[in-house]
Amino acid sequence: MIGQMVVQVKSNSNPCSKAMDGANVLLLGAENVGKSALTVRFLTRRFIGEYGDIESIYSHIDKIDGREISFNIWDSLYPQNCVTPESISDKQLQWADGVILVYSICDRASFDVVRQQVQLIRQSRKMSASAPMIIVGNKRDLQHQRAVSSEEGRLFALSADCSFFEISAAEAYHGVMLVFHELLELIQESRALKKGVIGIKGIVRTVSAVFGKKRVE
Ligand SMILES: Nc1nc2c(ncn2[C@@H]2O[C@H](COP(=O)(O)OP(=O)(O)OP(=O)(O)O)[C@@H](O)[C@H]2O)c(=O)[nH]1
Repeated sequence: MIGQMVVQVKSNSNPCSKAMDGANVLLLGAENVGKSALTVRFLTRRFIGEYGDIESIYSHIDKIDGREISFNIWDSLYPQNCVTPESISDKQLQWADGVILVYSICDRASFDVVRQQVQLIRQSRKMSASAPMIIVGNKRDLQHQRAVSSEEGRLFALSADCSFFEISAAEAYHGVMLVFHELLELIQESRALKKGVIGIKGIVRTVSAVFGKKRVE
């Protein structure tokens, strides 16, 4: 269970505090889908192959459009072979400003886990029902082992009001970067909406969502 796992806090980040100008990002998904690979790719731009089994929270300052943004990234461990309400802790949901749910395109069971986790989060009162979520199909380089089509992933994301990406953490940094930057943008829009301020991009997104044409990558 998550409560019994070691949580490493790096760079003096406090897992219970919200970032001032940035975002707390929670990575979820089944085991072996590449959550750590995505995190390490974003932090270091590298793919190192093997990552171990330690649950960690990383702090990372990124420069986006000349502004410094602080990311706190919780790389979770998937605790069980089946999803139960306990598999995502209240603490994780209260902490997170946005969630990245990762499955492997070669592993149908991992796609099912993401579907169940999206449902659990949407039903949870610990996180806002409109909290930004991105669904990521990882291991796109393994086309010959594909078990979940892009279309299926995209359609599910659309139905769950989530953004969608298919990437390969092994092959490239760019796709991984786009995932984190998109989530940051969604988090900032969601904050602006709560304050009653919304930019042009936010208006386009809202209008698109209302007319069923929400942008899905
Ligand atoms: N081919 C390929 N392998 C990948 C990719 N991303 C991760 N892997 C491999 O998949 C395995 C699992 O990656 P991890 O990042 O440890 O997966 P995880 O989801 O953090 O796994 P847990 O720690 O068990 O929760 C490792 O052997 C990685 O090298 C990818 O995009 N393509």
